[in-house]
Amino acid sequence: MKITRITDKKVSLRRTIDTGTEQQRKDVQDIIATVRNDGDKALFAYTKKFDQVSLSSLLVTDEEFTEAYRELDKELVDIIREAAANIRSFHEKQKRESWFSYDDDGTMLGQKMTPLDAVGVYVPGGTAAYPSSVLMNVIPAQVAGVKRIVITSPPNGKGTLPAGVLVAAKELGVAEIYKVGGAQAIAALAYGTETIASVDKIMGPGNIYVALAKREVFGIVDIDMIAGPSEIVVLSDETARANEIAADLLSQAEHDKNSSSILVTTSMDQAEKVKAEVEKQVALLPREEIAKASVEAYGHIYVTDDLETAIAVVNELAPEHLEVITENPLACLPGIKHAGAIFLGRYSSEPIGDYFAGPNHVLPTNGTARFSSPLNVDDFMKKSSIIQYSKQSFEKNFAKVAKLARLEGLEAHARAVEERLK
Ligand SMILES: NC(=O)c1ccc[n+]([C@@H]2O[C@H](COP(=O)([O-])OP(=O)(O)OC[C@H]3O[C@@H](n4cnc5c(N)ncnc54)[C@H](O)[C@@H]3O)[C@@H](O)[C@H]2O)c1
Ligand SMILES: N[C@H](CO)Cc1c[nH]c[nH+]1
Ligand SMILES: [Zn+2]
Repeated sequence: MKITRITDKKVSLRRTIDTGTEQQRKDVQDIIATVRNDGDKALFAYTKKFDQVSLSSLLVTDEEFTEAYRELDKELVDIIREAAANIRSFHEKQKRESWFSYDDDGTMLGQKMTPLDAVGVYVPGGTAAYPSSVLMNVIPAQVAGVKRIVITSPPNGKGTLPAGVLVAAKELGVAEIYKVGGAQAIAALAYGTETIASVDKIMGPGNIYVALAKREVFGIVDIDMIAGPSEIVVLSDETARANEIAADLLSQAEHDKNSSSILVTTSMDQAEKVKAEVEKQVALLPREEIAKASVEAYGHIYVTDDLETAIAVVNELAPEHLEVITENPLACLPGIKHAGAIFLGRYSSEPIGDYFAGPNHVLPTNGTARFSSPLNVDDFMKKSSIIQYSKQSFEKNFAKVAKLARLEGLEAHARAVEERLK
């Protein structure tokens, strides 16, 4: 890990987003077109080609759920339940209600909140099939009031899905789970097939084929953010412990070789200790190769003269996750403007948020915390504006409307309001 002493805040963690090759874009367009034409037949064929399994049905069966519960430790099921309760309780506080306002002249204005009818959650295959991401995507949708929630995920070699994913989904009451992945799953969710009815919004991360397919179908359906590799920034002063900082940095480095782990500290002595700790701890991880590559490519330690400069550096980085491990973390909070999730103090290690505390772990990456927010209940709702004018409010205002319409050269608009006078 490189250590740099800095006096200004000119740093960035922006990484180039993989936008795929020409060939990959073409492949994805072909897959989408084939699914639109051939429906389920195409889904079975692509599953055989890309996931090397021949399925007899796309929908997860009751036997598969039963087997998943048999496979998973009972204690883990209880922990999933407790995490789900925490996540639900946090998101319930986010829910916005419709509102209406009334004026003395009889005008009624308002905003009606309506949940989306149907959403699809993509759960990636392989080691990235995180049960925690099932909770984080499904629970806000349920709190919003979405009636139909569908999960799709590529089947493993045994032709089923990981037990943790199935148990997490079942615990939330989601039973419509299809064993299909990649661009073909996204096409099915957007356009529908004989078995899979289309949805209105598609959530969840995936590989380049999934990301490109989501971009392709955007407009036919809505999509969530395109999440980049995980990021963590630790802001510390000399009071923090090097071994704990190193462990937290590595927690995100193990996600992906493109993840980034950055320390911004006021102490050079601590910076050197953290660097040594990272080197020591990384060698003990089962995912050593990934974590090492990530730390080498995107790990960095910045040392500043004071906390004020350190906070300015953090705002410039606008990280997905920020840990504040200083003598008084709460005192730093007013100065922090840009971060997806802010973890305060030594006991708020980042994985607490990934799994359990309640806030969502789907967060803005790549500096987008400057303008976007964690996944939340609003992402599953939409607003309609309500306008009701009375005769009195109409008579007071119609001439102003007609004048504005004629300023824009829109005569029919002006006449529409004037027609009511006849
Ligand atoms: N940002 C996040 O929060 C986050 C979280 C978890 C996972 N991820 C990402 O999810 C991804 C998981 O990748 P994965 O591949 O294991 O699972 P995946 O589910 O994203 O993709 C698997 C599918 O890719 C398709 N595919 C594979 N090769 C193909 C080809 N040559 N042509 C067309 N389609 C092809 C197949 O249909 C297969 O079913 C990783 O890139 C990981 O970084 C991101
Ligand atoms: N830290 C990831 C988001 O950046 C989420 C996650 C899932 N499982 C473990 N972590
Ligand atoms: Zn994580």
